[in-house]
Amino acid sequence: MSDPIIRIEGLDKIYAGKSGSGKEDVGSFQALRQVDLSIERGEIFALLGPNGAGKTTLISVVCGLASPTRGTVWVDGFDNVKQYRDARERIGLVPQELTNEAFETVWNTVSFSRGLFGKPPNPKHIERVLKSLTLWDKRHNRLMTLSGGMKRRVLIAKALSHEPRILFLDEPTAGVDVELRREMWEVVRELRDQGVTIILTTHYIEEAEEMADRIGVINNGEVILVEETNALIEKLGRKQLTLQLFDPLDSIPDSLATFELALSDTGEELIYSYESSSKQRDSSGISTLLRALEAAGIGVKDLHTRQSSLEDIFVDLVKERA
Ligand SMILES: Nc1ncnc2c1ncn2[C@@H]1O[C@H](COP(=O)(O)OP(=O)(O)OP(=O)(O)O)[C@@H](O)[C@H]1O
Repeated sequence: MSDPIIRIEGLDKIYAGKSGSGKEDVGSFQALRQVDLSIERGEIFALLGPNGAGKTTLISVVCGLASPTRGTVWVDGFDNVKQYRDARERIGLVPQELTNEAFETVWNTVSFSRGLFGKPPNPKHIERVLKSLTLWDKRHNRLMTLSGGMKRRVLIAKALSHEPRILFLDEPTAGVDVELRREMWEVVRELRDQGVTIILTTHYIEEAEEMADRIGVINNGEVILVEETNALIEKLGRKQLTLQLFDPLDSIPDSLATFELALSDTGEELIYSYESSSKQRDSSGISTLLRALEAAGIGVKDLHTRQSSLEDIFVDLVKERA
């Protein structure tokens, strides 16, 4: 963790308050606030945040599509404003929207993208990219004849056409079905295995949890947390023990007041929340609780535990900051 491929320091982005016509002042809007972030070589980094959090803005600034108001971004050592071309050439961007040229063939559209970066043609590279994305058999097809999944893969192929070291995927699986989502995850993992650093944005927590080595949470333009995925789940995760009772309770007896308990609406279930971090994996809390229940004459029919997911963690974090 010492040689980041992307370094972002003190980044602010304020959109000027002009209406579409540019005449009317509609008030400026700060979309990024003092963002400091480093992306390590070869990792998959997920930027997780609700709608409007600033994910696309952050990507746009790093990719040089939007200018920073303050702060600096280095891409593989190059300042992305002062050394724009060197920085940009290292980046591939898969945008959120499917904007493909319907009548163009797969081969032409991907080759053309490479040309946009001023790179000389390299049919071998294009062949490699298309094969790795299982698009080779479709290379002579017009884009309009492809399935949704294939069209998404064409976007990735275009982004990889100029041999970037870093790939940004903006909401790669927004609105796609579960099967396609899994297929996209597989493609992304393979790219990482080939040495490409991946930064993806998502508001699907499952996606971040499944894919990312590290997760950054962004809310209201602020990066509020950056953590290794496993550590995040471990550190902030809580477990819940649900106890199904023989006889429903009206309220939680005073003798159980020391435990963090909640009663279900029907009174048939007691829900006990406790820390699940490794330091506190001592489950004595549970046996003490069970003894206390017995002493209070409360019979337990069944029980099960549940690890709180990143979803709960995320909701809590965003709530805390609201
Ligand atoms: N060109 C613009 N001019 C003014 N405000 C903008 C502009 N682009 C984005 N914003 C505002 O900046 C904030 C962040 O938008 P952004 O698109 O970065 O969010 P996001 O996290 O990518 O959201 P989503 O998950 O919905 O794509 C939003 O409040 C948005 O309205």
